[in-house]
Amino acid sequence: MTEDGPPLNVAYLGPEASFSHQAAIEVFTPPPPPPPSSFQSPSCYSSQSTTAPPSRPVTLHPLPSFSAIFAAIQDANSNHGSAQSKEQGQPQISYDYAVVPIENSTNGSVVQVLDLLAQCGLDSGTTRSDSDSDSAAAVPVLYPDLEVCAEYYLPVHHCLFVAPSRLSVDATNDKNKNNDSNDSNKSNSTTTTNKAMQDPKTAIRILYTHPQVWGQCGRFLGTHFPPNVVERIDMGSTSAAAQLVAREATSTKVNGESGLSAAIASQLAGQKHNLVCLAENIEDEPGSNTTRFFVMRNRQRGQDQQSLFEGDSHFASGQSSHSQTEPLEKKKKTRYYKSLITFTIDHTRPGSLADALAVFKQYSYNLTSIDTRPSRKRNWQYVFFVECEEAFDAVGDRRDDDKEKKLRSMLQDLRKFTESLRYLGRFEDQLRSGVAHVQP
Ligand SMILES: O=C(O)C(=O)C[C@]1(C(=O)O)C=C[C@@H](O)C=C1
Repeated sequence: MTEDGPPLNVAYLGPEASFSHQAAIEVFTPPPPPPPSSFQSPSCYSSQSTTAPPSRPVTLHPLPSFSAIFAAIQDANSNHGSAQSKEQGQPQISYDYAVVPIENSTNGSVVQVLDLLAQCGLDSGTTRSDSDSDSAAAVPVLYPDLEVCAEYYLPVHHCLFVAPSRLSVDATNDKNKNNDSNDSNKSNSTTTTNKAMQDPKTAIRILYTHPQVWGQCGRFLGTHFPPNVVERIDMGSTSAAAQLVAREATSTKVNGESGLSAAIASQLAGQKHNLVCLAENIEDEPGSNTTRFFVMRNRQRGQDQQSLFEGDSHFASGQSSHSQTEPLEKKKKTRYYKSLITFTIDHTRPGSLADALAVFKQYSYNLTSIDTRPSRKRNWQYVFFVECEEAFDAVGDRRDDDKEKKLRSMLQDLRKFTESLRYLGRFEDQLRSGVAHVQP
């Protein structure tokens, strides 16, 4: 604890050095002061804690899965930590925020996170106590208190890594094989060994990474690692893949055969596990591959969190803390906001989706994205995720309570055309406000 209050606890998909970790660091860590003369950049991975924004220190916590993260934030309001951590006798952490990936510019939605978002929030117009009487079409509410409070754009670059010791082990194995083999095999094996030593990529037989990444690196993988030769194994995160490859360094065989296993992960994950980088920037769109993250929190949680319409001091309303924008300049800038809403509709009634979307138009809310996932309640029924921009008021500072009234009345009208409706949060539009790394 400091005199500024207890540390903020922030959850992300671990282990350390995942892209989610990088996003969490950038959202919750203030930019370093400008270098006086000889500047040394601080190591992100020296400890779990990061330097805090002036008001509160921040502790970042790696969790094993997206569902563990959602459960941890939902549990935050109990003030006693998660039921699971209690059972396992682990320290009981009360989480303030979580940082989760939602979509990638190349590969699209992170569907596991969308499916969890479909289980967040209360039906608009219902109270917590009657949330059990959820509409037949709605996805069950597992995380009623979760909301989205910020977004963040992180440029994502992937590297191909192997363990350094594996390189020498495989070279030695191949050499031994050559010595043992008869003359006709010998020339063949020698060619393979030479090739593997010249280009170790050719010796790779297993690739590990997070499932999102296969689609982000499709071209590189298609060229070098045909699926009939190289097995692709999904991992919980890219950093878990790097960790596994580093651990496998002690084994001499991959699936009983001599061959390398490799991970696709971030430069930082490779550094953390002392891996050898065989190729960098292997994503299909190296100049623009970007993942958008949501910052989530528990809307019931204490007085330390402010109302939806006041922004959030802990991360300056989601402003990229690494933006080089001058603070004074930033103050003068117009801030744009988006809302995230999920709903289901009566699929049997012609025009029901068009009617629902017309409400956004009527209130001048511009739709910026629409996504769908199976409702898991009835086959071929979908839950819609709609993000919309608040109408920009040219007069300038329209009061927050006016904006809130307008939003409430829009939601009321939308209810008439939907079977279930949940409001999942309001947050600053990083692209329109001009604070994201990547411009539209
Ligand atoms: O595996 C990681 O490093 C993550 O943080 C997850 C994740 C994702 O799910 O999209 C985050 C960013 C990249 O797009 C790849 C993977």
